[in-house]
Amino acid sequence: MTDDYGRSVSYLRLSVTDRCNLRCFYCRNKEGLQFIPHHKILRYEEMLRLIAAVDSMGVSKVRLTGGEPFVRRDFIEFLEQAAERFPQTDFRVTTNGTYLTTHAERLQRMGMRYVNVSLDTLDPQRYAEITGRDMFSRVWDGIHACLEAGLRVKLNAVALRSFTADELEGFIAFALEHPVDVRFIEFMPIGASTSWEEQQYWSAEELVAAAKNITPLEPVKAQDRNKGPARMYNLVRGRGRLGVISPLSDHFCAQCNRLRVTPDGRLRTCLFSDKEYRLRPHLRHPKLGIEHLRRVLVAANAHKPLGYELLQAKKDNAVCQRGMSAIGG
Ligand SMILES: Nc1nc2c(ncn2[C@@H]2O[C@H](COP(=O)(O)OP(=O)(O)OP(=O)(O)O)[C@@H](O)[C@H]2O)c(=O)[nH]1
Ligand SMILES: C[S@@+](CC[C@H](N)C(=O)[O-])C[C@H]1O[C@@H](n2cnc3c(N)ncnc32)[C@H](O)[C@@H]1O
Ligand code: SF4
Ligand code: SF4
Repeated sequence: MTDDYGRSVSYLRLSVTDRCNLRCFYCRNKEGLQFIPHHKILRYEEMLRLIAAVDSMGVSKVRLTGGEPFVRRDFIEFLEQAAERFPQTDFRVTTNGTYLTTHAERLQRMGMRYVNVSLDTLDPQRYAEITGRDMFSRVWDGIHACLEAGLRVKLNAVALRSFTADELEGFIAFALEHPVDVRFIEFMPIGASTSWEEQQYWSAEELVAAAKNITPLEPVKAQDRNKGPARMYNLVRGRGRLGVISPLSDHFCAQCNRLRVTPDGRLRTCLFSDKEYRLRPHLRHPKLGIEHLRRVLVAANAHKPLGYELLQAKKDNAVCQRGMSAIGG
């Protein structure tokens, strides 16, 4: 699957739910919570059909995300089924970490190697302020459960000017001691009533400069990035790594290798674009086969935009209307 700019797809981000047990202020739309009704959410068997369709189209990595994927009933069983049915596929999960103490070992047993956990602060009180829930220790225990089970952990923290600077030292200390990747993501203006504001945005460049004042960093060569958006640095004296994801200040659209499917079965060829392609009718239709679905995917992907152009042209505070928790990040 190659688009008009010559970019090919090797990675699918599939969001299994828009529901979540946290209320991170940078993610949820400010105006109330309106969830997608159940009958519009893709069923697990429809997701398996989708994975089967992309399996022979060059997609080797599938990330399950949300909302919070583990709040959807039977999610772990679905993952096990998917891993068994598509043994060549590299399945990953992006989670807020609140269910990992229960599931870490099962994830490891099914062959998953990496788990991405979102955590913006190491301070329990600040955690509660950001997420609206007093669940820091559950996440912390979950991260340790993953490490003990032998899973590789990547921590994702949204870089926020008002407090990320105070957090850097703690995160660096954690990455010095443990074999984890800590990645800071630039705050993106996503969702109709986003809380994005210029004053809260802290660029990757400023963040790396601040981190270099704490510990020496050695850039990881670009070819080791495995086509991912994160720019990584080895911690010279530590076990883990530090990284930045900079969709605003230093975009990676020219190398974009991914497609997204929302919980209601809409294909988004770019995180920033509200142009969506309805896959659910094709997945649900009893007579339309997998070849038909593949043709729909190929045709849609051909017109995949360059997200940074949309960002530059944005007229409102947000680049797109759909909220992050209903896209999957
Ligand atoms: N703008 C933009 N942001 C992205 C893209 N891919 C990931 N991100 C953001 O990066 C953050 C971390 O994403 P993850 O879910 O951990 O996935 P990933 O960065 O692909 O992770 P790896 O596959 O482990 O490298 C999320 O907030 C995403 O929204 C992308 O293609 N474009
Ligand atoms: C939408 S969440 C879904 C998965 C899961 N609930 C979690 O938090 O990891 C995926 C990622 O998007 C990030 N994210 C959400 N809103 C964001 C924003 N406005 N800017 C940058 N990253 C954001 C989160 O920090 C998280 O790492
Ligand atoms: S970032 Fe993840 S955990 Fe936080 S509200 Fe969004 S979906 Fe939920
Ligand atoms: S903004 Fe769009 S095109 Fe650019 S990297 Fe992200 S998803 Fe890909």
